[in-house]
Amino acid sequence: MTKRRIALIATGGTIAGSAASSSQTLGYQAAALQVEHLLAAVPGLDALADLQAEQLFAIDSAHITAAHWLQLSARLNAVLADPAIDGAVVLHGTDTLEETAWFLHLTVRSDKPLVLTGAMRPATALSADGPMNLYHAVATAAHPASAGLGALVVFGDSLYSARGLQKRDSTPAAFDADQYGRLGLVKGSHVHLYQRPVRAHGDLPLPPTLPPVHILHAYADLPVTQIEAAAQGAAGLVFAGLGNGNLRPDWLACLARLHRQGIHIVRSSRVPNGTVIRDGEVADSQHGFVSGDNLPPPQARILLQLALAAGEPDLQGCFDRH
Ligand SMILES: NC(=O)C[C@H](N)C(=O)O
Repeated sequence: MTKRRIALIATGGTIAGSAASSSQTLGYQAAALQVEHLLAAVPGLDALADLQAEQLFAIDSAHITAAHWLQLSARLNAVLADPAIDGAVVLHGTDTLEETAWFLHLTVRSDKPLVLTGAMRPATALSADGPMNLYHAVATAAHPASAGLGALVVFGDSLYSARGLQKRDSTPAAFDADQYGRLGLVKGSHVHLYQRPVRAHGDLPLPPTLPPVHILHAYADLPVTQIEAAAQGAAGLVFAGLGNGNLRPDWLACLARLHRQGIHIVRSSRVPNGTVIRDGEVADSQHGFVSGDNLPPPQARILLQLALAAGEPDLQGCFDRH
């Protein structure tokens, strides 16, 4: 088989981090190294694929904004439309990787493989995890089985869908999708896929900007004034309720009032595993709420932003589909 051509887009993060000493895994400078430097640390990459590398951003992923998502997605749509390119890899900081991956999952219109990865140890550290994660990401992007799955995340030998992914640990085993699990494993150049995502992806339009949507996390004794403050100036609010997205009666009354004022309410949960069932604990249809299903609140926020920007008439249908 001819070698595949993979576009590699670097955005910064710890994978491009640099520290004064090789034992330093904290207090390093993220996004310090350019993509050529990262590629030079991975012998054998050129045997996996022909790479077309570019440095799009050089930032710690704490600084990622909607403008970066829009630019990155537009770039990937253009690159993957090129018949000479067979797939793409994005190098990204881990702190907001699950949000960028989900944004790309929803907005990149291509069946070619798209894989994100990063690292927990800077490139200068002993046993840096970036080089192997990068090798695995390129192997996955070059593998025909990775096509048509939406955005994938490869991290610590595991292969995940962007949907439902969360950073769960501050060690190199940083990511987990909990009960929804891994799609597969990657070991060296061997990619083993065991499951395929069933929800829609790559079908939401890229708007010029995203509407403001905020998240509020419930806690015992949360005063309604905090809910009102979180909704100030927002087009939508994701409320990460208790348990199954449960709402204290005064929270429910406040959210229903905000909905009547034109603010879209997604009922989500602060519980990491489980699904917020529509019209289960709360009469969502009566109050005009949208159930966030099992999406982590930051991913529910992005879906609401894209759905609102697209003028989606059936928000619940959009959540049920994705
Ligand atoms: N491990 C990492 O990449 C963390 C870093 N602060 C980032 O998200 O850019």
